[in-house]
Amino acid sequence: MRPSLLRSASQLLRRNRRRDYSAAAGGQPERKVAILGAAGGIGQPLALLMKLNPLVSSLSLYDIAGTPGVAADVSHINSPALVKGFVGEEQLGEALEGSDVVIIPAGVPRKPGMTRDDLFNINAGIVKGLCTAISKYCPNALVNMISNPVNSTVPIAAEVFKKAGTYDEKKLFGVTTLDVVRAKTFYAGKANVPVTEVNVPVVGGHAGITILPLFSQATPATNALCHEDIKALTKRTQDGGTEVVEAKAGKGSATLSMAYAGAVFADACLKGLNGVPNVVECSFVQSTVTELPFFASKVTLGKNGVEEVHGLGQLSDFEKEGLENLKGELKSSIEKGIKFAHAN
Ligand SMILES: NC(=O)C1=CN([C@@H]2O[C@H](COP(=O)(O)OP(=O)(O)OC[C@H]3O[C@@H](n4cnc5c(N)ncnc54)[C@H](O)[C@@H]3O)[C@@H](O)[C@H]2O)C=CC1
Ligand SMILES: O=C([O-])CC(=O)C(=O)O
Repeated sequence: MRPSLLRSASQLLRRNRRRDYSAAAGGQPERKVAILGAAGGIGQPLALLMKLNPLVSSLSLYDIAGTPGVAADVSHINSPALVKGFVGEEQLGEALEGSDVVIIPAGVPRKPGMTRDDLFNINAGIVKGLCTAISKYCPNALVNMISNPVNSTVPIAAEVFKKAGTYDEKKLFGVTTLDVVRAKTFYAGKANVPVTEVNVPVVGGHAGITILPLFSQATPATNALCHEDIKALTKRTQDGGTEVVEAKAGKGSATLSMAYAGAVFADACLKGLNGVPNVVECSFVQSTVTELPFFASKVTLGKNGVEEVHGLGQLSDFEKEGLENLKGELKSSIEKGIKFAHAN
């Protein structure tokens, strides 16, 4: 081949490669996502799902052990996100630096007979340490808190960030998406409507009776369900986590459905950051919807995180009663988190 032809062929090849790359990235801004606890039951499938997300350009997988293997494995998938594994506290800073979204599924899961609050003693300290690092290395990131008890770990994170002077209430989220995922699935099954079309807001918190699904606002609406059906659906949604803990019989709690839910919520955060309009998900955030300082309700996600915290809308009498009943427990879980952060 003539040298000039060779030159133009290689130029064309380079141009095409560039075009392929920007097409693969969808012309979106570069986004770095970090997963803390990435080698765990939730962390691994969540890493897989985030690697498949075209909005992610860099995926940082951090854990106290096991991440080199997970990262090597996930990195072979031919999607655009560049994957790196980080292990041990000395690599935490590098794992976090430049992150747009940090997802935290680090900590111990429940065994049968335990409540989420029984995890507090171990997980509170883990979350506090990780949030201290976030405030240092990526203070502007959106934080998606999965570690339980969410009703306390989110207030702990807020206090850590306040102490560091980096708190922005628009950027801290308790991930309650799994409650919504369950409510949708159970409602669709009972009302016999297509599950992919179902929407159900779930408000309150993320433990037992603090989980309040609003089936009166479920769409598509149905008159096929009686009050007893709604009561049973509510209870099943509230006990969804325990249902999985018992079925796993000592081998942990929900991991696959949680990874799915975590990926849905992180994707919504990324879309909001990228300026996609009308991105709405339920989340446990700083709130004035009730007298409690944190509360889960529908939230619009935007370029700076929370754009709007939505009110509760019209509630049925059953839901109004559920709302009053949950406030005591939610209040004390929030206070427990705040107290821990101040004392430690
Ligand atoms: N928000 C929600 O809806 C849900 C929350 N969860 C919670 O998520 C958490 C994780 O659950 P699984 O993944 O099943 O547990 P797991 O035990 O399988 O994984 C947890 C991972 O965290 C890591 N880890 C521990 N300390 C760490 C630290 N200081 N820094 C980084 N990583 C650390 C462990 O090495 C482990 O790989 C639990 O607290 C569980 O209760 C679980 C399901 C749903
Ligand atoms: O139930 C648990 O311990 C884990 C969890 O939060 C859930 O599955 O909703």
